[in-house]
Amino acid sequence: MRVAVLGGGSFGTALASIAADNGAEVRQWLRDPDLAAQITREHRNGRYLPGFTINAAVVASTAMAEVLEGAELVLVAIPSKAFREVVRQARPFLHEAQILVSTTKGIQEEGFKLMSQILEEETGFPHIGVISGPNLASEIADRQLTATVVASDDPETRTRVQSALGCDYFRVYASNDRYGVELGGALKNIYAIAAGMAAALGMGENTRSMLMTRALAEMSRFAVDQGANPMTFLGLAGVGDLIVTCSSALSRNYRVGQALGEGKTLDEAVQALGQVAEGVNTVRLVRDKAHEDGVYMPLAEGLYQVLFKGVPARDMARLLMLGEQSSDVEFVLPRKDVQQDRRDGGERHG
Ligand SMILES: NC(=O)C1=CN([C@@H]2O[C@H](COP(=O)(O)OP(=O)(O)OC[C@H]3O[C@@H](n4cnc5c(N)ncnc54)[C@H](O)[C@@H]3O)[C@@H](O)[C@H]2O)C=CC1
Ligand SMILES: O=C(CO)COP(=O)(O)O
Repeated sequence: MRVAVLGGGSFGTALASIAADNGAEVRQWLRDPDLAAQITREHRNGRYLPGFTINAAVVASTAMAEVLEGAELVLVAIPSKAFREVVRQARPFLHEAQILVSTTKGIQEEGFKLMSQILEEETGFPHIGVISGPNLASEIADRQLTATVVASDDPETRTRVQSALGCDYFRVYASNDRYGVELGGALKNIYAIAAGMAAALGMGENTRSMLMTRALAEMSRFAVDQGANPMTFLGLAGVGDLIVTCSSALSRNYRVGQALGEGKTLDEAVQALGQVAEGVNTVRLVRDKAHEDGVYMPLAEGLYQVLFKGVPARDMARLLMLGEQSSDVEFVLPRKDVQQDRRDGGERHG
């Protein structure tokens, strides 16, 4: 199979290398000619994936037409801010038989659009999907055992991606909840920032567990309100990705949180990172959308106040702990006798 990867960052490079390990003929598009030459000739990406060897069969180029020529699968690994612009650049060289897959975990501000919706809008083509899951790029480049989810309404997209990328260190699960899988990947970035911040403030393991568990409840609540399948959030693209990004300083979002917890400003934290941390923008968009749609999201609201309104993180944590208890319901299940009554077709009560 011929695979094209758009994007020369850490994830694009890791995906290109997997596809090549799997026997595909891989071309990678990026803007920087020096980096393209380094990938093709030295089999490394010193800017975004330093220290890792990329499969020698990956050919990188700045020429979009060359990269897309004959590609059966196109993986788009471009940060959300530039995603539409790059898809527009690629559009003249795309055709409807191709499988087009977004790997980007972010949201477009205008219209609260996810990246696969942009692929759909810009091309109108039928084979569109997303990849999302606990997929730290450097661990994939190190060929650590990893799993992901390919999600699409289109069965051909799911099976072609599984065969292009599935190998002895990368397992690809299929889902038809494209919206839920894609939204899960974007939402968990918010909580990774909060987890990095909590760690830098010296908060303990109980705190991290509370944060992650309540984050899962909050992101599922929001996603279900937007039309996602709640079961998706119990899978790799939901709780799986939440666990890895809230636990690892390999996550850029987590590192932004750490820097904020250490007292840096948001600008300083983002500058120091030098790569994309989608969660910074996502927290603002999700917080506004939750307000608009009346979804209760205390953690996203709290993080928004810290990032954009100058509320100190420790004060916000206290405020969250002292919030009105009656709104904090974990599960209130119907009593057994009531459930039995319902099964028997009896009168509803309780
Ligand atoms: N790095 C990771 O571990 C993972 C990243 N992702 C997602 O992958 C997406 C892509 O990110 P990474 O590769 O990680 O980012 P990165 O920060 O490592 O690299 C971004 C790449 O996009 C390029 N780029 C930025 N603006 C561009 C433009 N206007 N035109 C062309 N190229 C442009 C940069 O030059 C760079 O090559 C992100 O949305 C992220 O959420 C998903 C899973 C894992
Ligand atoms: O999505 C990721 C891992 O699954 C990568 O997270 P960061 O973008 O925070 O590095």
